[in-house]
Amino acid sequence: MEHKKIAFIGAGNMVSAIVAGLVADGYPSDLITATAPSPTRRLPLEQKYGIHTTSDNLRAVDDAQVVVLSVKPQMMEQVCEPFQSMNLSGKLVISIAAGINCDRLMQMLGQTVNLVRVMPNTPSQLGLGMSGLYAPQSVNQADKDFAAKLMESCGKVCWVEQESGINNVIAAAGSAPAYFFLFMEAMQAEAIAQGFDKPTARLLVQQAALGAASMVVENPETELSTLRENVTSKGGTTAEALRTFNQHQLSDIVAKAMQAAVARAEEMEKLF
Ligand SMILES: NC(=O)C1=CN([C@@H]2O[C@H](COP(=O)(O)OP(=O)(O)OC[C@H]3O[C@@H](n4cnc5c(N)ncnc54)[C@H](OP(=O)(O)O)[C@@H]3O)[C@@H](O)[C@H]2O)C=CC1
Ligand SMILES: O=C(O)[C@@H]1CCC=N1
Repeated sequence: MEHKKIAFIGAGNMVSAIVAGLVADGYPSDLITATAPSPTRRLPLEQKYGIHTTSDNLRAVDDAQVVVLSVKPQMMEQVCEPFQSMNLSGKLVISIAAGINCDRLMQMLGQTVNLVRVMPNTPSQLGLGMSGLYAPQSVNQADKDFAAKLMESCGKVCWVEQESGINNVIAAAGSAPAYFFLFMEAMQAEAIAQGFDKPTARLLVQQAALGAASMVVENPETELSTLRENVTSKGGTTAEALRTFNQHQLSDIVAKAMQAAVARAEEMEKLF
């Protein structure tokens, strides 16, 4: 992979995760700059990963070959406004923002740019990320390849044919770590209620979750339903737990939550 100079505009949770994954995968930290107004966000990135940081967005963008727009959607317009006076035509622009589509981003930038949308998630920090990518027809293959290789440095990637697919990636992967954290929080709380101390409750839950996810990854030819059935001894404890989940329509709850994520992304596209 050709290593290019990258400027992350915004140095928050998602950028910290991506930078951690990139540097761990050997991306030269000297080629990475992240910007943020406050030193409290910037300094840990310098200290932990050896990257450059600055509060000067214009300078960072000017110096970079690749610009990753990484601020919150509600900040994007005001952050992009100063870039309208720059010529971004020779750069690759990546946006990781939810709820802001390519047309709107180019309007905010005041120019047509080589733009790839990337929808990552925070396990990128460990090289276990899942990113969905979308690029308009006009983007050349070299830029698409670089964007994919960049995100493959911190996890797996998939392309979506239609830009609307990015919203479905958000529902299935971008926001998904929080779904699993919520489920594990509930399990941990009940394990504590059943008598375990918090560290033991957390160990039980996290190891069971890690084990289950790893079994899914290690058995790609096996249906998820089969993996579930292999745990469910006839008339046993698991069957009773699953019966309770189904009695309370767990699958419907999951579907409604994922649909709500898509609906919010679509709503944001009208807001920002
Ligand atoms: N968190 C996640 O799991 C995911 C997030 N995303 C997307 O990533 C983007 C960032 O989200 P997230 O990391 O969670 O948000 P955070 O709030 O953690 O980070 C936002 C960053 O933007 C910085 N910022 C604010 N104003 C400016 C400015 N004028 N110039 C430069 N930087 C600025 C903030 O700095 P300061 O704190 O100093 O104000 C902060 O470092 C969003 O668009 C989100 O949709 C996409 C997928 C997953
Ligand atoms: O919650 C959000 O809007 C961002 C995008 C996907 C995950 N976090």
